[in-house]
Amino acid sequence: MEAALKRYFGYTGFRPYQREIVDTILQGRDCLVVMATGSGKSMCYQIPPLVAKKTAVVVSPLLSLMQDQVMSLKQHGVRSEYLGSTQMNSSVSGEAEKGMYDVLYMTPEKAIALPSRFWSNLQASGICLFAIDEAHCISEWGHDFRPEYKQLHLLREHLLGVPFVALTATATERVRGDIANSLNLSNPHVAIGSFDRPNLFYGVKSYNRSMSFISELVKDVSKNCTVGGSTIIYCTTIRDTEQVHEAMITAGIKANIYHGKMGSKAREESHRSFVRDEVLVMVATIAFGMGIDKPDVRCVIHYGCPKSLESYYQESGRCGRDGLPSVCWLYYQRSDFAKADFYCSEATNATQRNAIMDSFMAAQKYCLLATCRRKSLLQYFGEERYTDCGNCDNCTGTKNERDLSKESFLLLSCVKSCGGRWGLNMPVDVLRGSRVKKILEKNYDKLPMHAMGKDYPPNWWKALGSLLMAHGYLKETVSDGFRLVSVSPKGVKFLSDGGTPLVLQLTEEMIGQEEQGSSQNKEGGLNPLTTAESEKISEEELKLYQMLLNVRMKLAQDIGTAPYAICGDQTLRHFAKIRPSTGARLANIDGVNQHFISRYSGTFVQNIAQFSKQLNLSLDDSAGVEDMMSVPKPVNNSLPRNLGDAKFTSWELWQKQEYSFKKIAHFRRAVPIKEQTVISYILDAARDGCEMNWNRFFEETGLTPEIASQIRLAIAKVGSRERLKPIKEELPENVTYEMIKIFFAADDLGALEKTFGNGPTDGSPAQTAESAKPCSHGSEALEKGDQGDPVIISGTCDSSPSTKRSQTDGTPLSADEPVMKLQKIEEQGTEPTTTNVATEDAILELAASRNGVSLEDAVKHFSGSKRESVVEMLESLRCSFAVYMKNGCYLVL
Ligand SMILES: Nc1ncnc2c1ncn2[C@@H]1O[C@H](COP(=O)(O)OP(=O)(O)OP(=O)(O)O)[C@@H](O)[C@H]1O
Repeated sequence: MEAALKRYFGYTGFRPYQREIVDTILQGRDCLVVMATGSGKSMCYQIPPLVAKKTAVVVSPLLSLMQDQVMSLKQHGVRSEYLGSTQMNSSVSGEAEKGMYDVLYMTPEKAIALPSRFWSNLQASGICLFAIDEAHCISEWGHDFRPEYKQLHLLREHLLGVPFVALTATATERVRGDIANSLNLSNPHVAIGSFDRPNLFYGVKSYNRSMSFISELVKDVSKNCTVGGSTIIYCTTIRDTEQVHEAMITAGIKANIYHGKMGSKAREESHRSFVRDEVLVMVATIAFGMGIDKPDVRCVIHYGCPKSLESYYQESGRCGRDGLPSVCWLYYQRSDFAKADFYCSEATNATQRNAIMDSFMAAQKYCLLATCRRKSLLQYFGEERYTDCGNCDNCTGTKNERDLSKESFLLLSCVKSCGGRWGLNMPVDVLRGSRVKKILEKNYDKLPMHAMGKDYPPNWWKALGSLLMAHGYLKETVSDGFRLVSVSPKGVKFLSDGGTPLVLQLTEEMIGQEEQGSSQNKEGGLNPLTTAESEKISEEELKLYQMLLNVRMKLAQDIGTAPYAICGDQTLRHFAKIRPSTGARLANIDGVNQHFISRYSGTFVQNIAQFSKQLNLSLDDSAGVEDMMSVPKPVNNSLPRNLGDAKFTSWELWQKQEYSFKKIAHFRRAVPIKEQTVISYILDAARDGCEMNWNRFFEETGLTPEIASQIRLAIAKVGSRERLKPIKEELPENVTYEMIKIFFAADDLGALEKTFGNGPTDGSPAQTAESAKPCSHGSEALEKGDQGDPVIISGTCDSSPSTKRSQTDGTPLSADEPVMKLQKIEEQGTEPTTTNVATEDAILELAASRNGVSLEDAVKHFSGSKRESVVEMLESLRCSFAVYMKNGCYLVL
């Protein structure tokens, strides 16, 4: 599987869930995959056909989406086509039947209309899966219901034994149920990933509708364009779309427009040229939504508050699908909030009306939020996050706290005096001293607080109202589609306490209002996190990157494809940073696949050499790789207490993303850190109060209740925890120093008792050495015991906790287990010495038998050959894509 991933897509590791899903599909089991946009769902159905050598049929709702995917797959050397009304090549269907394609896309209409003969022929040729992409279209509760999707289950009778795989980026439990029922999924493997998109920066600004604001927007967007990033600007009306588009064009920015009133040809052309980077800006209504498969959109701007948080998540999710740092800005103005009635007009009954209103109110709340935006977004989708993200405007902005007790007292008492029968407008008008008819009729002009709030503009008061709502002093309810604001019990208590200080963080809108103007002129513009900054790429390297973007663009134009289909932005950035001098070195960069090497490596190597010379940059610079592979750094991170970035990230990857220690050790690192270090980082996070799945932690570290019990007894025997060595000596061989250290940490945190209870860890008789399970990770993690005793060093590339075991018991390894070496054994000279002579075949054999081999091991093994010739052969094997390099080891493709 890994070999297919590298060969066709150039990647050296699966993302979370991908591997298990591919595995499950290959076993023939149905799957339901709910994973965030850009998390790599497509790979789940693209890899099985390449492994099983059978066709994958993929149902997709949009022709443009299918065309983009086919174009991209072809550039990776994957045989792919689509069937749908715009397919002009009449031979595709016949070829598909004969199993000539790895991945065959089709619309749901086409899938249903195809004759049973087509399916039986394809079955005979070999079909490994039937995937339903954007599966939420099946459900009437989903936001893109497509009736044809509901008939797809009919195909089950033609496709006996073929696993059905439903994939979607958004699905509530109800929608998930609909999908499983409608497709008759049988005992499906359900994979639900996190909704978090860590590479996205979220920001919100209020604005005043004016030409001066639009020209600010134009300026910001043009900055983004100069660094080669694509931008989508979503407008809520066609009129806004036209106005913003016109402003872009007038400013000389190449921008396209896309909305529902355009003809289908014009829309297709607009989409096509955006995908191919002929224009970098798309100004669109939400009609330009599902089906945008462009991975390198760097900025998504919402010009106006979206109609729901669900649609905001979907639309902003089009940003940064390639995992590079990207930004999502939402611009709103107060008058947007009055559009609720417009959205509600679609409703046919009161329940629907309230549901629409609820969704819209959630979007409004998101606009007005003064706390971590990611946290609130994830919470909305039912995912709890315990720490602030450090990568949204509220986390990175300077804190602007003030005692607002006086103003809050005024507003709360006004809301109370107005009887809680209004929205926020009425009490704010009263505070501002309005004498409109309704106020006079209700005698609100007689209230003591009437006209007492003239110091602040109305929107400031409304913003304060939202803030008080967010902090629970006011509550908002919907009744018959009307929003009513009233004082909550917490607010009542505040009023009765009278005069207690209330320090709150002012929202960006309040500050803007106080400054008597809109806040869009603030420093930072759209892009507080430019890719260059976050990746520590030098100015020269950035220039080189831009030159390489042009090379890619030219190649794409020559062959009529989209630049991203040739290779991703991330890969080009690696080229600019590492500047490989040979095809072999280029081949090793993440994202470079075999097809790329055979077609384009010469062009890139040549251009890199030439441009680097012009820019005075040296070639083959591996020193900077570490820098650029580090996790996108949020500015001004507000991490829990004293936890540093690396520790926090390790914890988050482990706890939230469920990465293994090994994967975290390699995560975005050219030189991996030790798994032992990862474990210690995670334990530090636990000490710092971060939530922990201790069951999983103990399972992965191999610390069973029995082993914990043995350690406890050993400590009791020794009588102190001061020194590790005497404790270790009391224990069976397979209980490692690392386990003892983990035991200490977990015990101090009370996790052992919580997880294992008072059972075996609590003084029950020690288990025999045989009954204690071997530690899974300790053998590699600890190179030296605490007391300086040499322990075990892994000599192979596969350091996966699950595949390792201590060798000290002398049990022979089975043939398919990775070979392990003991330092002690090496010292005693038991490692067989050979006088083998290297040949390419022999190297391949060695690498295959050991699940990968390092240069040093290869040189040692082929002691009959000179080091240079082993190096040369390895490089040549790499260049011809027979091997690839991962974590310092050569692996056979
Ligand atoms: N294992 C991987 N390693 C590195 N990059 C990957 C991996 N898997 C997928 N990607 C990249 O991530 C990006 C998004 O992947 P993909 O298009 O499959 O996402 P998706 O979940 O289907 O998104 P959407 O919901 O928008 O369709 C692509 O550029 C893809 O090449």
